[in-house]
Parts: sequence; C-alpha cells; structure tokens
Amino acid sequence: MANKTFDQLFAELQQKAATGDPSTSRTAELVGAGVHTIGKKVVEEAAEVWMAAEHESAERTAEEISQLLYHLQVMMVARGISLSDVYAHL
Ligand SMILES: N=c1c2ncn([C@@H]3O[C@H](COP(=O)(O)OP(=O)(O)OP(=O)(O)O)[C@@H](O)[C@H]3O)c2ncn1[C@@H]1O[C@H](COP(=O)(O)O)[C@@H](O)[C@H]1O
Repeated sequence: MANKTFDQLFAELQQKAATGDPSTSRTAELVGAGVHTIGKKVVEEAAEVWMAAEHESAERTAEEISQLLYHLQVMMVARGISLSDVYAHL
C-alpha cells in the first residue's frame, strides 16, 4: 500500500525545494538550512534505522527507512544530484 514511489517523491521534493515555503515545507526548510544540517539528519536517521532493525518490529524499521530515504533525497536535491546520477553507480 504505497503512498508514492521513490521517483514520485523525488519529483515532489525538487518542486518543494524550488518553490516551497520554508514555513510550511520541511523540504524547503532543510534545503535552505544547507548540507550540514541535512547531513546531520541523514546520520541521525541512519542510526534510527539500525536501532529499529536490532530492537523493534519490521514495521517500525520500515518507517525509519522511509525517513532515511526522504533525507537522502533532500540531500540529493540540495546538491543538485539527479536520480540518474545515483543510478549510474548501482
Ligand atoms: N516523506 C517525508 C518525510 N519523512 C520524514 N520527514 C521529516 O522528517 C521528520 C522525521 O524526523 P524526526 O523524527 O527526527 O523529526 P524531528 O525530530 O521533529 O526533526 P528535527 O526538526 O528535530 O530535526 C518528520 O517530522 C518530517 O519533518 C518527512 N517530511 C516530508 N516527507 C514528504 O515529503 C513531501 C514534501 O513535504 P514538505 O516539504 O514538508 O511539503 C511530502 O510528500 C511529505 O510526505
């Protein structure tokens, strides 16, 4: 029961970064804050994925993974990195 795909979220975040209001869009707020702030969120969410995987349910772990993926996409948008730039390395 997916709300959106990885690619759909990325397109939405690019739009939010370009035209979103930082007072209402978390993405616009984070991109405005810059890669240092986003990087700290990536590390925090990665740690939460690890802890959930070791100590919590698969459902909770999936939720933490979704937050990590979101913050990785925000980092991509902030650095002007496209999906194909990343897929080229897979
Ligand atoms: N998928 C996400 C998403 N996942 C995680 N988050 C953010 O990440 C936070 C989770 O991290 P934490 O639990 O650490 O939150 P927190 O402690 O309140 O964060 P801090 O301010 O303390 O760093 C959530 O509160 C959200 O702010 C997300 N924010 C937005 N999206 C999606 O991104 C799209 C654009 O959202 P906006 O830019 O907000 O319009 C929409 O489709 C949203 O559903």
